[in-house]
Amino acid sequence: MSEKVSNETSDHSMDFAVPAGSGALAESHDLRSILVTSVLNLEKLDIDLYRGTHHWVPRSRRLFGGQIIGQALVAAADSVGENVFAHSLHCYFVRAGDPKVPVLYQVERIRDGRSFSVRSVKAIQHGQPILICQVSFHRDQPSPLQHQFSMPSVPPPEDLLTVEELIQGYLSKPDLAEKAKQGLTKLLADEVPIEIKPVNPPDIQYRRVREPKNLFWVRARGHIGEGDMKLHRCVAAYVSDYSFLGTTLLSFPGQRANFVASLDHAMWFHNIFRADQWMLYETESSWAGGSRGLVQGRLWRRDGVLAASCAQEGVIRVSTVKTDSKL
Ligand SMILES: CCCCCC/C=C\CCCCCCCC(=O)SCCNC(=O)CCNC(=O)[C@H](O)C(C)(C)COP(=O)(O)OP(=O)(O)OC[C@H]1O[C@@H](n2cnc3c(N)ncnc32)[C@H](O)[C@@H]1OP(=O)(O)O
Repeated sequence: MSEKVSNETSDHSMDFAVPAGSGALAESHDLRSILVTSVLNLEKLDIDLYRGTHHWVPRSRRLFGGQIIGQALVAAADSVGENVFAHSLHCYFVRAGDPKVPVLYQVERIRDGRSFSVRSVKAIQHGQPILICQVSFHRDQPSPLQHQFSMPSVPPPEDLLTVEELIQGYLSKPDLAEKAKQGLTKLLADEVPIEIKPVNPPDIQYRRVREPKNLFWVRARGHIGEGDMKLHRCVAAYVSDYSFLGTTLLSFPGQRANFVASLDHAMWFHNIFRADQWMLYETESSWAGGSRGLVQGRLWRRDGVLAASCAQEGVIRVSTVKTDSKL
């Protein structure tokens, strides 16, 4: 891959930054992103058969959807040529992933054409599918037909606080309720291999109703580099499922979700990008109802190029809580 992504003001001192509370990540001082050294580094068992292990598991104790999609994409991408890139994927999460056992990825080569190749991937645990995923790959083809929306104008990531810094700020508030303190402390201890800088940090104390729209800078922790540009799409697949469905809940600060799970996930990749450099994730929920919510997202390179679009529907079951609660 000869095309290079414009270099951002590279602050890879951030690679050394100790993520607050994240034990293993902090201790390793590893410059390379754990996403590429571990999570997306699948073991090849046979032709078109792979095994993936887990890194961070959400508090729900079901496997993180982004991890399963990212791994499925790694498996699918291994069966196409070097200069053939995924342009879209469509997945259904059909069963909860079990964090106690690895996941097998079985790739089926559906079709290889001159321009497009299609793969179907089944992620399997205990002999049953947990995810079914179709991925389409496209050989790069120039076109005079081009357009895209404009990236929203937001402060640069250097001017914003990380989620960890925001949480430290919330925790220093003397009137924070004990339950909130416990929840935030747990969140701080999570070893999520993603760095996030929200543009409009949530007001956790007064929980104002917001439009179901969110903007945050996001990137993989650690360095990935330009050796394998296909890998950045797999990392983006991982990243895109984190803090996505939550957009639906922004308009309902009085509701606490007691069951949230992504049902499906779709992505379209438009341009080359590096997922270890800051990207703006613009998310919005166009609809919620019937215990489900729909979200759409756009991942922008910081130079304003639209890198990818995403969509997801999830199941959201809520129980009403008082709006003046301090979490
Ligand atoms: C700005 C930056 C801020 C950063 C801060 C962010 C902080 C945290 C971010 C965390 C991010 C986490 C990301 C989470 C997203 C995910 O990864 S979700 C994981 C991926 N998706 C899945 O695992 C879903 C897999 N699919 C399924 O599990 C099933 O398909 C399904 C459960 C969706 C299907 O459900 P169903 O057909 O109903 O199956 P059942 O087996 O029958 O039921 C399952 C349980 O649901 C209960 N249930 C069913 N129907 C109802 C109902 N109508 N009402 C209430 N409850 C119902 C059912 O009883 C089962 O419950 P139990 O398991 O028995 O308890």
